[in-house]
Amino acid sequence: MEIDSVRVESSLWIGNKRYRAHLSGWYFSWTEIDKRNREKKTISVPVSEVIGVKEGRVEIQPQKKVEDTDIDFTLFYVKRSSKGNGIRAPWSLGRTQFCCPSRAVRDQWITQLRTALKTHSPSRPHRLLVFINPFGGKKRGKQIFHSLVAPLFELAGISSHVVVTERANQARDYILKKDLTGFDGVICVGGDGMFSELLHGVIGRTQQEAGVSEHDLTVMLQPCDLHIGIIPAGSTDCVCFTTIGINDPVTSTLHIIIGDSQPLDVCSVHYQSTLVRYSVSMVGYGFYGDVLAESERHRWMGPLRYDYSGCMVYLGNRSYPGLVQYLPADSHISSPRDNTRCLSGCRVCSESKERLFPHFDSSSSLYSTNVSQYSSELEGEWVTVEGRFKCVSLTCMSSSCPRSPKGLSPSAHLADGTADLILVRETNPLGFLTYLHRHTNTQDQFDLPFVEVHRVRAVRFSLPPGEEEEEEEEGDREVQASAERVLDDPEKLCSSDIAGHSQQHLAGRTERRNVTTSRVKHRGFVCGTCCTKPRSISVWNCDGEILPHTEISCRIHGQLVRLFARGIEDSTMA
Ligand SMILES: CCCCCCCCCCCCC/C=C/[C@@H](O)[C@H](COP(=O)(O)O)NC(=O)CCCCCCCCCCCCCCC
Ligand SMILES: Nc1ncnc2c1ncn2[C@@H]1O[C@H](COP(=O)(O)OP(=O)(O)O)[C@@H](O)[C@H]1O
Ligand SMILES: [Ca+2]
Repeated sequence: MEIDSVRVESSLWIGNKRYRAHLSGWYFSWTEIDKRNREKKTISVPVSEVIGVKEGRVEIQPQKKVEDTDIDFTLFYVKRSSKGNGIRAPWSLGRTQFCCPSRAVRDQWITQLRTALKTHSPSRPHRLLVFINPFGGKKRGKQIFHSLVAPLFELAGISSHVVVTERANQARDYILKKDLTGFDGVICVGGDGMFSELLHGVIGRTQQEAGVSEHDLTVMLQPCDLHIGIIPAGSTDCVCFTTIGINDPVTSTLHIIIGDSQPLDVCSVHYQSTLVRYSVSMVGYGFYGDVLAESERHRWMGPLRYDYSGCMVYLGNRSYPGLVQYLPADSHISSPRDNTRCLSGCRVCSESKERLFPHFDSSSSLYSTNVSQYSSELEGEWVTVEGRFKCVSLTCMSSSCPRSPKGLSPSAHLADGTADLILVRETNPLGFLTYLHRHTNTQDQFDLPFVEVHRVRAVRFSLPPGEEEEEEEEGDREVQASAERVLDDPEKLCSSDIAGHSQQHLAGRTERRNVTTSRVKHRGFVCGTCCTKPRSISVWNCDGEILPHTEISCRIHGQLVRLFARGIEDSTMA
C-alpha cells in the first residue's frame, strides 16, 4: 500500500476481480484491472457521500449480517438510482465489499477512509432528536423509522433520542422547553403538520434565546442554527418533496447523514400585533382553506381526504371578496414567470444571502442582529388588488408534492427571501378546473386571464367594506342570528363534535370578537351540516392548519431556518 500526504493507493479485490483503489482529495475510486494489466471501468465515490466504513463483510439490508474477517472491509455510500417517473431519482444505500492483501492493509484503508470522512465532511450530525407522529399519513411513521431510518443512522454512527408523540404540539413544546445541548438537529417522521411543529419550536427557541420578539412584524428574526430533517410519513409531504425532490424516507435519511444544509424562507403570519403562525409552504384562502376545513371532518380517510374534500369544495363553486395588498420584490432579480426552477446550488438563492444578511460575519458564522434590529424589508410601495377570488395563495417555495410535481408556483425559490402571491379571481367552474388541472401537467397555470402571480416580500389581506355593505342589503336574518349565537357559544350552534367543524365555528367567533358589531351581523358562517346559508368569508389554510383569523399580515423572513437537504438535484446528474 502506498500512502503519501495526498494519495493512498493499493490493489484490492471485489469478488474474484482485481482493482486498483485510490483515495485522493475528495474521492475514493476503484478501477478494474484485467488479466493483461489493462485498466477498465472506474467507480468513484465522493468522500462526502460515504455513509460508513465497516470491518469485515457486512450487510444491513434486508437484515444485518456481519462476517467478521481479517482482510475485508465494507464501504457504504450514496447510490443514485435510475430516474423516477417524472420526479428526481431516489437515493439508495450503495455497498461494496473489498478484500485486501493483508490485515495491515485493511486496517490502513479503514483508518484513511475514516480520517478523510472527518476532514472532508465536517458538518455531519452526530446526535439527533427524533419525533415520530404515529398517526400521520398512513400511520406508518414508527415502522418507517425502525425499519428504514434507524439502521442507516446506526451505520453512520449517529445516535438518536426518539420521542413517539402522544399528542399534537408535543414536539413543538419539547423543543421550546427542554435542554437541547448536544443535539445537532431535530428530525420529524410525519407530514407537513409535524414539520410545522418543529419549525415553530426551532424558530421560537432561537428567538427566546436571542431576546427577539416574534410578534413584532418589523423585527429582524434571528436565523436558526439547529437543522431540521424530515422523514416523509404524512399525507401531502409538501415540504419534503419541495426541498429534496421526492418523498422517499431513505433518500431523506441519506441527506441527513451526510449533513446537507438548505436554507429556507419562512413566512410569519400576524393578526394585528400578534404572531399567529409561521409557514413555509402555503398560506391559502378560499379554495385551499375550504378544502382543509372540509378534510378535517374526514381524517379517517387518511391522505385521500384531500381529494375527496377537493371534489366537494370544487362542486360548491364558491368565491370570496377580499382586499389584497402586497409589497413587490425586486423584479430584476427573478420573476414567478421566468420559467426557471430552483435546483441544488441555485444561483438566485446563493446570491440572496448577501442581500438578506449584509452584516453576516463569515469568519465567525455570526449574524449580527444588533447592527440592524429592524429590517428595511417592509419599506417600499404597496400595491392593492380588490375583487372576488376563488383563491388567494402565498407560497415561500414552489410547494410541490406528489399530486403536483411542479407545485403551486413552479419557479419559486427556496431561499431568496420572497414568496409568490397567486390571485385566482372568480371564474366559471370549467375555468377553475383548468387552473387546478394545470398543476398536474406541464401547462402554465398562470397563463389564464383570471390568474395573476406576483413575487412579494409582504402581504396584507382584509375584507373589503364595500362587499359587506352589499351583503347587508340582502338582509339575511337567519345568518345574522347564527352569527350572533356563534359569538355567544360556538358549541351551542353545532351539535356535531367533529374537530374541524367546531374549529371552523371557533374561527368565526374569534374573528367576530375583533371586528365591529356591524360586521358581525353579516358574516354568515356555514359548516355544510347545520347551517344553511353560504358564508362570505373563507378560512386561511396555513401549511395545513386552519387559522383563527381572516384579516392577516404576512412577511417573508429570508433563510430563517436550515434543513438537512440540498434542494432538487437536476435529474440529468442522476
Ligand atoms: C384536478 C386535479 C387538481 C389537483 C390540484 C393540485 C393542487 C396541489 C397544490 C398543492 C399545494 C400543497 C400545499 C401544501 C399543503 C400542506 O401543508 C397541507 C398539510 O399537509 P399534511 O396533511 O401532509 O400535513 N396540505 C393541504 O392543505 C392539502 C391541500 C391539498 C389540496 C388538494 C386539492 C385537491 C383538489 C382536487 C380537486 C378536484 C376537482 C375535481 C372536480 C371534479
Ligand atoms: N400523537 C399525536 N396525536 C395526535 N395528533 C398528533 C400527534 N402527533 C402529532 N400530531 C399532530 O397531527 C397533525 C398531522 O400530522 P402529520 O404528521 O402532518 O400527518 P398528515 O400529513 O397526515 O396530516 C400535526 O399537526 C401534528 O401536530
Ligand atoms: Ca422563496
